[in-house]
Amino acid sequence: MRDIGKSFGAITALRSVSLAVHAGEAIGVLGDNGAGKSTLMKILAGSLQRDSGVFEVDGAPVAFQSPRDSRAAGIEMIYQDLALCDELDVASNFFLGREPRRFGLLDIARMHAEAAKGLAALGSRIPSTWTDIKSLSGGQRQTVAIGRALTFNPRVLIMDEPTAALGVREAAAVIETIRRVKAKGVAVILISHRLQDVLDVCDTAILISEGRSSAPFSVPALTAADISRIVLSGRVEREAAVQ
Ligand SMILES: Nc1ncnc2c1ncn2[C@@H]1O[C@H](COP(=O)(O)OP(=O)(O)OP(=O)(O)O)[C@@H](O)[C@H]1O
Repeated sequence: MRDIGKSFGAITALRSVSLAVHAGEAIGVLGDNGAGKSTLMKILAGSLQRDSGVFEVDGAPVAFQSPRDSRAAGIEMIYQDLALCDELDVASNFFLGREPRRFGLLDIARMHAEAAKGLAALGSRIPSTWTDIKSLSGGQRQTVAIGRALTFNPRVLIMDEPTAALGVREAAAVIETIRRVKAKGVAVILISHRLQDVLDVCDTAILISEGRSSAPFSVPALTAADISRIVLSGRVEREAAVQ
């Protein structure tokens, strides 16, 4: 995404934001409340249209008119509310509206087998795919949302504040899950207020401030103090913008 701009009437949410993400890497998107992070991600996920800027997948320009277009290009977004059905079990949530069928009937056995396989690949400790979502912890729900997103075989997975509502231990488990997603070759975009998340799992990060993005910075090359200084300063240097 290059020089993306977006206004809502008189409010300019994004002036010029650039972001590049590569297979198997995670990029952190940092910024204050109202900085424009969600707007940027909704544009990427096809639920909002940009006003200006260039958007490319594998070097080819694309324009997403809807979330369906974005999904077809291999981009999945997990929203903060996770969009899971509390009253349904884990396996049903994996396939909401796309349940496998056999002879016209729901293939329950296959649903559970595939959900169990998906969870195991994420190192999940959810004991059974028959468990209702409502009895899972926040971290376990997040794992189900990630597992469900992976059933679409995305190339890019956007996660909006995945650890916001979690305690330290659960947040660490979700970060471990994100590592596994990266190891599958999926590119991860992580919106997070928690600097620790970015330090733990991101390869690069950008700061969005007043509708502009910073140049991407390498996370392993910086200390936590360096990064918090960048975030606190809210200063966005444009000189070394994303290639
Ligand atoms: N649909 C909308 N209509 C009008 N203004 C909007 C709309 N969506 C976002 N905005 C405005 O655009 C700006 C950026 O909002 P956005 O939600 O993208 O920020 P954010 O960085 O995700 O914030 P937070 O961390 O609080 O979620 C804000 O000023 C917000 O009020």
